[in-house]
Amino acid sequence: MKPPEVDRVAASRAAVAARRARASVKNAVVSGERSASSVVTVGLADKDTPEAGLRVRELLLCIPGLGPVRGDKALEKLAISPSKRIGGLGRHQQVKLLDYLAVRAPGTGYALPPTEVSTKLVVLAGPTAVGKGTVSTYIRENYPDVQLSVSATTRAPRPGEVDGVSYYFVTDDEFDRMVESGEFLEWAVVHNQSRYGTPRSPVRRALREGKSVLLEIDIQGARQVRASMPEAVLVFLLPPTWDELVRRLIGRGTESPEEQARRLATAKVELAAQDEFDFRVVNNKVDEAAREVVDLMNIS
Ligand SMILES: Nc1ncnc2c1ncn2[C@@H]1O[C@H](COP(=O)(O)OP(=O)(O)OP(=O)(O)O)[C@@H](O)[C@H]1O
Ligand SMILES: Nc1nc2c(ncn2[C@@H]2O[C@H](COP(=O)(O)O)[C@@H](O)[C@H]2O)c(=O)[nH]1
Repeated sequence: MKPPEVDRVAASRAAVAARRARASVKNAVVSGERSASSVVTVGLADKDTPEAGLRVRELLLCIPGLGPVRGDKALEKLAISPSKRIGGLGRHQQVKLLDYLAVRAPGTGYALPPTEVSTKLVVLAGPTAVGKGTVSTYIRENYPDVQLSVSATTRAPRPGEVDGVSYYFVTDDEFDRMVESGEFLEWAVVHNQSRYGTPRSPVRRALREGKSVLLEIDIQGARQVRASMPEAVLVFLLPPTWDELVRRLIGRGTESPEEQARRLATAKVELAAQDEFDFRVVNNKVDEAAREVVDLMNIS
């Protein structure tokens, strides 16, 4: 009999293959003048193009595999009226629609390669001190094909953290401005303390270029990404044991005892949410955990 670890990895791979197959069917490229590609390439924001007069519903129905029922559901989810025309979309509606098209409409200016949609965007979440940052850094250093998203945060830098690499360290006012102008793909108050957010445009740009993108964010953020980009793969990083998690948090030595207690309280809530995720990876050894995460992407 195979050891359970091997079975788990095999099951993960089978599930990814199934997701990929579903995505590639959904995104099969069609030809013809009403294909999604003929409609969207000009850019949704440009009100002077002929496409501006097209209804969003008509645009969605051009996407292969998206019939009227699913198209209307998508519109409901995007909070866009079926009668709305592309040229009449507000900024937030445009942004949401572009995110949607980025994963659903291959061959457009916003598209991903048709067969690699489902595993291009991977979200890595998990409780405090489980090693998300360590595993992500290992991936950045050893798998250059994976683009790591750099978050913005209102928390102060820790010793050794570099602005623009670890995070973009911003003031509360700057964070407010970014929220207001819709610059975040997702954002959240984490550990009831500071705000953290994923800048939207680098993620979208990388996906458009066909790159794999890794977001290392908290569970609230993971839920938001799932809601707006359902093709994203959500991975939950687990500690070998609770005691080891506590050891790692204390051993890191970057938080006060009060902050450690706050983070451990959040960790209990977060661990209870692990079933919402597509995959669970135990961080015993950093290189092995990193490999397991990268294996979920379509790269070597
Ligand atoms: N596989 C591992 N084995 C032993 N120690 C580890 C392992 N992975 C990470 N660590 C250590 O655990 C501590 C916490 O790791 P890290 O800062 O990466 O966690 P994190 O999940 O990003 O935490 P947070 O959510 O609080 O930012 C660090 O001191 C790190 O060196
Ligand atoms: N929702 C988001 N959560 C994020 C983002 N960037 C990081 N995080 C999470 O915050 C906590 C705390 O991080 P720390 O660096 O202060 O220890 C951790 O769980 C990160 O994953 C983000 O952009 N959005």
